[in-house]
Amino acid sequence: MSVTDIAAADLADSVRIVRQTEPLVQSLTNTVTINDVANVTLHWGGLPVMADSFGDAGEMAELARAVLINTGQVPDGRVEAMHEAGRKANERGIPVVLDPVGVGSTPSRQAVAESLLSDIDFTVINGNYGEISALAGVEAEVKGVESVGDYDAIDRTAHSLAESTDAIVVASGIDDIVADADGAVRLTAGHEMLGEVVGTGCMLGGTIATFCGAIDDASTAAVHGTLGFGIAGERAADLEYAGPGSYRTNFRDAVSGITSDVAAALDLEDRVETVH
Ligand SMILES: Nc1ncnc2c1ncn2[C@@H]1O[C@H](COP(=O)(O)OP(=O)(O)O)[C@@H](O)[C@H]1O
Ligand SMILES: Cc1ncsc1CCOP(=O)(O)O
Ligand SMILES: [Mg+2]
Repeated sequence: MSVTDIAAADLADSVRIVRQTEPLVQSLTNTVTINDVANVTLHWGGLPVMADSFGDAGEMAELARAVLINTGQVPDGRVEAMHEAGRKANERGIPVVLDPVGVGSTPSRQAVAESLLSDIDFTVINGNYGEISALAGVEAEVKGVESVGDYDAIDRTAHSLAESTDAIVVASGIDDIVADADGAVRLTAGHEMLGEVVGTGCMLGGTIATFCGAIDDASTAAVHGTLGFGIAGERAADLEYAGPGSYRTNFRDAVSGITSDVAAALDLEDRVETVH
């Protein structure tokens, strides 16, 4: 993995670049968490647009700085629009992020993801351990959109998917693995309440797409976006909350509260470990 260490000043630089660039981030995503994805994009400093109909999706991809494709729901028209936007993004050389939500659960969803992978060069693929394992072709259990089962070799699995797709792979769970063709790192950040709220994986995809839309080096964008997301999860838990509902609101506030100055003052010791 090209990024093996993170200084607070580096994370602060990334946060500042995202907030100054205000990248237009186009998401083709599910209707369950679409509002969360739009808001988290905005709270990091991006400009969200959820253009997901055929025609409009390709035209928007002419303007966007990054495109996010999330397979949480795969109605016919939206899947065609995903191909259209992804191809346009490739043509323009802008980053495309895939969140293979629910892959490993049904054959139809697996087929959608495989057809997207064969048509589009993805810059980053982010999914939970089960989805990443299913996409990599190793044993996986995904119940709906939930990763179940044990994934002891997730670092190697993420690395092999990174090698076969030439994408950066983010496998999310209690710890997050970020892998590229050279190897993998484990990021230790986050809070158990993130697992109690629907849509945190989708919001992680929105975060990574936003960082990719502003930061030239995709490995840096994926690592810093994923670490920043986990730290926002921790800071959300430092605020008062009564349960998952108010934690979700806190999380949004925590994301918007991570300014470049706040990031520069973080202690990032022991957050990153090379694992493969
Ligand atoms: N128990 C947990 N402890 C710390 N972070 C968590 C926990 N559960 C989820 N997260 C974080 O929430 C985000 C979404 O991960 P995950 O729950 O695996 O995705 P999904 O919602 O797609 O299943 C990631 O940043 C992950 O690190
Ligand atoms: C519940 C659900 N059903 C289809 S998409 C979706 C949201 C999944 O969100 P996440 O992957 O972030 O848990
Ligand atoms: Mg998910």
